[in-house]
Amino acid sequence: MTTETIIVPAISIASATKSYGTGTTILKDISLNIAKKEFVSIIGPSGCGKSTLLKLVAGLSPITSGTIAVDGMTPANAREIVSFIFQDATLLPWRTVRQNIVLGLELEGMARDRRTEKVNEVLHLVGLTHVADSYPRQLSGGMKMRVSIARALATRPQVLLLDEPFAALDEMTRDRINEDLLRLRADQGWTSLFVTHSVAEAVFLSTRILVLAPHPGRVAHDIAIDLPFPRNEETRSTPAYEQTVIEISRALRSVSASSVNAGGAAHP
Ligand SMILES: Nc1ncnc2c1ncn2[C@@H]1O[C@H](COP(=O)(O)OP(=O)(O)OP(=O)(O)O)[C@@H](O)[C@H]1O
Repeated sequence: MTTETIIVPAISIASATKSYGTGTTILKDISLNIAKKEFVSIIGPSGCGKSTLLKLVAGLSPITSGTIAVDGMTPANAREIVSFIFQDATLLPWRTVRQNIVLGLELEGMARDRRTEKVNEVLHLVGLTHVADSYPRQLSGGMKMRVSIARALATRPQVLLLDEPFAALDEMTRDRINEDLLRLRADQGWTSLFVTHSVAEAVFLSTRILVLAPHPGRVAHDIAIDLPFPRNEETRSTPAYEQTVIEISRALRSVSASSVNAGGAAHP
């Protein structure tokens, strides 16, 4: 008798196609497996379907054909193990930082003592203990985004979906939050699917980058990022990092150029 280990990918996408209503095909025949703990960034020209792919995985929009499995479940059944972080921190202005973070745990029905413990833990993780009782209007953009991250992590997700979460932040804040995100990932080990327009950010964070080509959206390049972990501020000035940014930029330019030739909109 042989012993066989079956490894279920964190996210498995097979021949996924998506159209909104009776409109044109946005994503066509996307197939890929994402292993547990991978950090996968999705880049591509504006409108190529990056956010749409994330919404399909989150179960926020139905797939037109093909299948998507999240830890072996349909996206709708996997909601409990998935957290989503959007560009807009989407905090409730009338609730304090602590009350915003606790929201998901309240909905889960977690006991009050346990909730307090969890919230204190994530506040500490993102360095916001000192503003726990402040309101969102009293925080900087970077702090609001940290609250949003804390809220997403409080439920201990296995899969983290991030849709251009740091696009509105200044470069230094963005770099710092990226470093924090990698530290949190090393500690908690979730699987991430991350949409960004920044090649530098994608290279810094990812174990793998998918470059989508547009009209219809499809995976044109699937590139492993072999830079060693831990990555930190110094990583950004290493020749290996700089070279990888050049390679990924070239891959992105190749799909943007073909979209212009095909009459599509290229991202600047
Ligand atoms: N709810 C919707 N109904 C109809 N069409 C939609 C809907 N959401 C997105 N689309 C269309 O699907 C296409 C892909 O949009 P999507 O937001 O996924 O692209 P994207 O690559 O994330 O773009 P960007 O980089 O500009 O954020 C676009 O043409 C968009 O207009």
